[in-house]
Amino acid sequence: MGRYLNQGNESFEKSVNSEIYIDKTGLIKYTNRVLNTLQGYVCIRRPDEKIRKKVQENWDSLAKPLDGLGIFEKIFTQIGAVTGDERVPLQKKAVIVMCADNGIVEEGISQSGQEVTYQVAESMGKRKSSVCLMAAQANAKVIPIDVGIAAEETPEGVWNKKVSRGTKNFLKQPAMTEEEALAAIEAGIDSVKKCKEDGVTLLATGEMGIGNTTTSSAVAAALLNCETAAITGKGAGLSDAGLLHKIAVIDEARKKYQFDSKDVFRILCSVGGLDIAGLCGVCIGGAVYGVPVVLDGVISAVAALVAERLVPGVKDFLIASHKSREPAAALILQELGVHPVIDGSLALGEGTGAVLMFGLLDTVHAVYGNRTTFSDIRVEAYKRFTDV
Ligand SMILES: O=C(O)c1ccc[n+]([C@@H]2O[C@H](COP(=O)([O-])O)[C@@H](O)[C@H]2O)c1
Ligand SMILES: Cc1cc2nc[nH]c2cc1C
Repeated sequence: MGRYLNQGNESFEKSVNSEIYIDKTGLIKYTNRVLNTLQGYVCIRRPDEKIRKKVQENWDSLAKPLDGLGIFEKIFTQIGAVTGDERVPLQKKAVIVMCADNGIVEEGISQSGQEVTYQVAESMGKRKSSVCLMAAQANAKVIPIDVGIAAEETPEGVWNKKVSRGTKNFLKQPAMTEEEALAAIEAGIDSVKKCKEDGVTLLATGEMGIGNTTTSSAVAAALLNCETAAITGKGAGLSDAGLLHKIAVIDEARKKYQFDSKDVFRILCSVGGLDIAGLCGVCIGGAVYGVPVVLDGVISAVAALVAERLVPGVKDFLIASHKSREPAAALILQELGVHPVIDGSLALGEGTGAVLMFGLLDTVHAVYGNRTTFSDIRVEAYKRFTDV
């Protein structure tokens, strides 16, 4: 990123996509062409390093080997730092599921037709889809949002934030206009605001949209500037021949648009989807409102990368749940520097992997919150050696 300059009382940093202001209270304010249109600027409070350290000290006082709970200990320090709460608040959880259709489906890149998006969203509205059944076990709320289902109606039980009835076929024209993408990002930020007001302390991302593994691969390939074939998978179940066709469609689009990997917003508008844009907004919203966001699969990972490229620093608020079977996911998570905990070859979407992670985090919290310390069992505490 760029350099810091002093502008009156504020330090000032410029990067490719953003202008970043850090005010005296430690708030980071972002403004750029995209976010200006949204709300002038986006403020992000930096993670509290004192609380990060305190949470680690709390772990180290518990009767167990140092770092015994591995990556979970790190995730707890992260949640403490970004919420500013050393108790690591996990008590109220919700998964925001962005539902939208993709015009590119008419090129035959998925096994299903786009009517399936509505049908699964309808089942979600009745709290019967896979993520709803898992969320009921994990004591989490499901918030399905219609950000662009290709139907006049929004299914009952689904929040209506429809920007359009699906995107355009990106081989013929850009999937979305700038205004549409911005409206979807705003819907995502707004949904986090509502969750925050409702007392939600931990969020997850989910989505439903036939064809969205094609849009995800197209955005990922352009942002990471890598071979389409290396990061494209079979989505919800393509044949080998179907996969080759999907790769060819994405390659044709890349040839048509000639992307510069730095032109993040153009990439999103041209070959992305309303669900990806909405989830990008959820990631940005998590950072703005100080609510950590657990990412689900490949579509969520792409949205997170778009968010981080538009608003550097968002990644501090993100937690990876699993390494999707779609090959793009692992590469994106690596690029973001977030480590997936579950390697279970999941490829369901809807937020299911993230909700699995909710359960794991709650189980680990039983150890953190109940605090059986070294002194409780009359054992001398382990020391941390820097040379180990
Ligand atoms: O989360 C993932 O990594 C994931 C991987 C493969 C498929 N999906 C789900 O399957 C649907 C997209 O698959 P497709 O083949 O139509 O692109 C969409 O509704 C996603 O929720 C999700
Ligand atoms: C039934 C069905 C459910 C899904 N959930 C997420 N993607 C999906 C795709 C299909 C086809």
